[in-house]
Amino acid sequence: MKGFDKIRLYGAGGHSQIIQAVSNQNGVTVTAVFDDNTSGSHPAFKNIISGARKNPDKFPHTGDPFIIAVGDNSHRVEISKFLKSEFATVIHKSAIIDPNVSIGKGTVIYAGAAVQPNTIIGEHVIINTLASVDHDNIIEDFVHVSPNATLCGLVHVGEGTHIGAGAVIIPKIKIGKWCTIGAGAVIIRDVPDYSVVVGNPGKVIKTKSLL
Ligand SMILES: CC(=O)SCCNC(=O)CCNC(=O)[C@H](O)C(C)(C)COP(=O)(O)OP(=O)(O)OC[C@H]1O[C@@H](n2cnc3c(N)ncnc32)[C@H](O)[C@@H]1OP(=O)(O)O
Repeated sequence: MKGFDKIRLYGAGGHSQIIQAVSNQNGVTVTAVFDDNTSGSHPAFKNIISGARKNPDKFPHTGDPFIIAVGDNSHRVEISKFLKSEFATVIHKSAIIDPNVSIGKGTVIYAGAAVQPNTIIGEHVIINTLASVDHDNIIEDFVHVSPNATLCGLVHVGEGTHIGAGAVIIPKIKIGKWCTIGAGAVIIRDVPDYSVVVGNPGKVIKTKSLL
């Protein structure tokens, strides 16, 4: 995996603040922070380049690689379509990543997370603080695995799905694309695309309209 010593962030909210902190701890310099507007920005950021997508022709696509530093999965998709830039990966130095793990560009992995052998993680994925992703998982692009979530072995998570904080997914489960798994849910059966699932055992409470 290619290492970077400088990155740029697209997004200046709470999630971006964590990426800046992880970068600092890893000795990586954040050289610029962009956002569409500053209304939802975190006080940690002093110099935000706003209105970034209003002038696409003038946007500095070339330069230090980007992380799309936005927690909302569909928002990351939109921004990835705009940016014609190289993407970095940011992995906290305390994360335990088996060497036999594949990690896509733009993905971030936070403090204390563990990822076990033969797992494949896609692009622009968030593996949040203390998440446990065990062996032979497939995590597709734009997924967010929230803090303390546990994915047992051979789990497959479809594109854009959000696994809530502390959720547990038992082995061999397939979760569809653009699902939301509620905080603390225990998933013991496969989950169809676009489902919102809560509880133990997890039950579908609604199906989202197609994106
Ligand atoms: C660092 C970070 O912050 S990372 C971000 C981590 N974020 C999370 O983990 C949030 C995950 N989101 C949730 O758990 C949400 O509650 C959701 C998405 C599952 C549901 O949200 P909404 O669609 O707004 O549903 P709503 O709040 O209306 O609840 C619908 C019903 O499900 C129940 N419910 C909602 N969430 C849960 C949950 N996690 N577990 C059990 N029941 C739940 C509600 O009590 C309600 O039940 P009722 O109809 O009997 O009153």
